[in-house]
Amino acid sequence: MPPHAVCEDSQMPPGPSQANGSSPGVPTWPEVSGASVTASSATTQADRLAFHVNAPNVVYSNDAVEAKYIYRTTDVLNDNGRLTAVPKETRHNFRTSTKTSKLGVMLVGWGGNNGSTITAGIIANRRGLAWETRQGPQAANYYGSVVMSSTIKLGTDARTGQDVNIPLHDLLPMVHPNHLIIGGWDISSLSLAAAMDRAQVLEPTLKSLVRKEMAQMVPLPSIYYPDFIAANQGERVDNAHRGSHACQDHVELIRHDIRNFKRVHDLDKVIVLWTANTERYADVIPGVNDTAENLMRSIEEGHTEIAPSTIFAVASILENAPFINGSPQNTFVPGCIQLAEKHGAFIGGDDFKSGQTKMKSALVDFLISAGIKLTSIASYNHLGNNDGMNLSSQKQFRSKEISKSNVVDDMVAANHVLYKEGEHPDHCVVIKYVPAVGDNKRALDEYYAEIFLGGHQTISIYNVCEDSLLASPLIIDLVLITELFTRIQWRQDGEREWKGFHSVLSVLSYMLKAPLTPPGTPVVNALAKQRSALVNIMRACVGLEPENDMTLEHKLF
Ligand SMILES: NC(=O)c1ccc[n+]([C@@H]2O[C@H](COP(=O)([O-])OP(=O)(O)OC[C@H]3O[C@@H](n4cnc5c(N)ncnc54)[C@H](O)[C@@H]3O)[C@@H](O)[C@H]2O)c1
Ligand SMILES: O=P([O-])([O-])O[C@@H]1[C@@H](O)[C@H](O)[C@@H](O)[C@H](O)[C@@H]1O
Repeated sequence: MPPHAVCEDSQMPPGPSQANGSSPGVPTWPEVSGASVTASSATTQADRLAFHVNAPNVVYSNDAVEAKYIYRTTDVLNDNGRLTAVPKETRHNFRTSTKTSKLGVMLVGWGGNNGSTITAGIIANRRGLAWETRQGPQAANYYGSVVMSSTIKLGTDARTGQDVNIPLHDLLPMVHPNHLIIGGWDISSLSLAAAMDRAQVLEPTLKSLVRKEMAQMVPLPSIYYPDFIAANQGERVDNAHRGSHACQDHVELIRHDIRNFKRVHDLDKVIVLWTANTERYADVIPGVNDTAENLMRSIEEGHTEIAPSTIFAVASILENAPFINGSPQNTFVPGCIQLAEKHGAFIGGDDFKSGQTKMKSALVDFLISAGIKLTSIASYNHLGNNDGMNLSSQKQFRSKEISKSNVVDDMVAANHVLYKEGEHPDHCVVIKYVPAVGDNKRALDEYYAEIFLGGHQTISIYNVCEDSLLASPLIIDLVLITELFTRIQWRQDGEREWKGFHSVLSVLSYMLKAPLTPPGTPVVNALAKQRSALVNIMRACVGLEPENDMTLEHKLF
């Protein structure tokens, strides 16, 4: 495909300003006592730690915790089918800064259902709001966030032997979502208050309590390439930079926005997260987007096959702002991944895992690991929000179909007792746009399996998912975990240089349908394994062994 002319719009916007003097998309968050004070400036090391590890392999300094960790794995030698298992030890050192960042989050698609919902949710929590509902008063909470509302087993009480469980958020110092500064972009110019109304997700009583603050928040103009999202989205576009092809100016505009947001709010870090519409897949074309160099040249030349999400990812990488993709499209073409690796910038994705697929990744793991041969999965859903309208277009649906379909692959491939090489269950994914149900997506699933002696088991699920109320807490988890991993360094015994985790943060997989992993590494979709990996890596950072649930202390006595 020939490159096209450089985009027409070469004007860097003047310093955007609004009547109240604030910059659009840069909210003037009212100072809430303590809310804008970061943990690092107001607390000591001891305040920042929920517990202390008393062990020779763990050392605390005034702003970090260092742990020596023996990573125990098992090598398997295969000699013509004769397997030999060889225990292996790798001695790692982890160093985690305990000073959390003053963190900004810039959402692409801020004016959408998820963006407006998470913004209202953080305001409601930060102000400790409660609002009237038909069932009575409802207080703000962070339910559905694995970081804020789940617990992990720290150990067992030395005296009683009972489990001691703590909030996952306390395993290592993490940013509190109440302290997040949120901004972002949208191709629709609606304020967050109007966007909240358009979304039709939140109770009117809650909306009335946050409306004033939300009305001050206006998304920055964004980048709109019509070919990448459904044509039915065109009617909401009134807030886009000119130019309908990728071009260097668009990258520079986004980079400017990120720097400006960071400066205006005096932030330590900014994380950019895509919660805009699902785009069609971009063709991966040798010479265009297959390497970092080719991608950057294609952007300079205004190539039409570079998606807006990839423009945002490139701009974020160049600003060393982690970029997370909450949608299913292949934002991270090979050249984009290579660019992130080259700059040591973090990326993560793809596609929030919120309802039907989250259930699937747990249920399929249970069935197959129980030795039950799943032979078909029929996943149907209908929804009536704007996401559903965008997905009613075949090219955008195809992106979602891919991310919703691959979630069983690792579990099937791991069981060659049930499945021969290349054998897998029938799996169909259907999504229909039904405006009447709005954001309250209906997910209907049938799981059909072979059991003992030719029997069958049929599991039918009817799952009403309030889509945005399920997905929005995942934005918090993705952002808080990413910020934590920007503070973790590692090195093996004997090495001098401290390094960060690989640019592709596969540790985010628990929140994502189609986990992006470092090139050449396996994808794990089993939900329990994903959570276990995250928790045990965090345990290793404070020198604790993985939680293995053996509880031998209750079996050998
Ligand atoms: N349960 C869920 O809600 C869920 C789960 C998994 C994935 N997702 C994905 O998250 C994304 C957002 O979902 P939603 O329900 O908030 O959708 P939405 O349609 O309500 O919001 C998307 C927003 O993005 C904006 N937008 C589109 N293109 C843009 C661009 N180039 N730059 C800036 N803004 C742009 C739109 O104007 C809209 O305001 C979708 O891709 C969806 O597939 C949602
Ligand atoms: O996460 P999940 O519930 O399996 O998948 C959802 C789909 O069922 C839904 O149709 C789509 O609109 C959401 O974006 C989300 O992807």
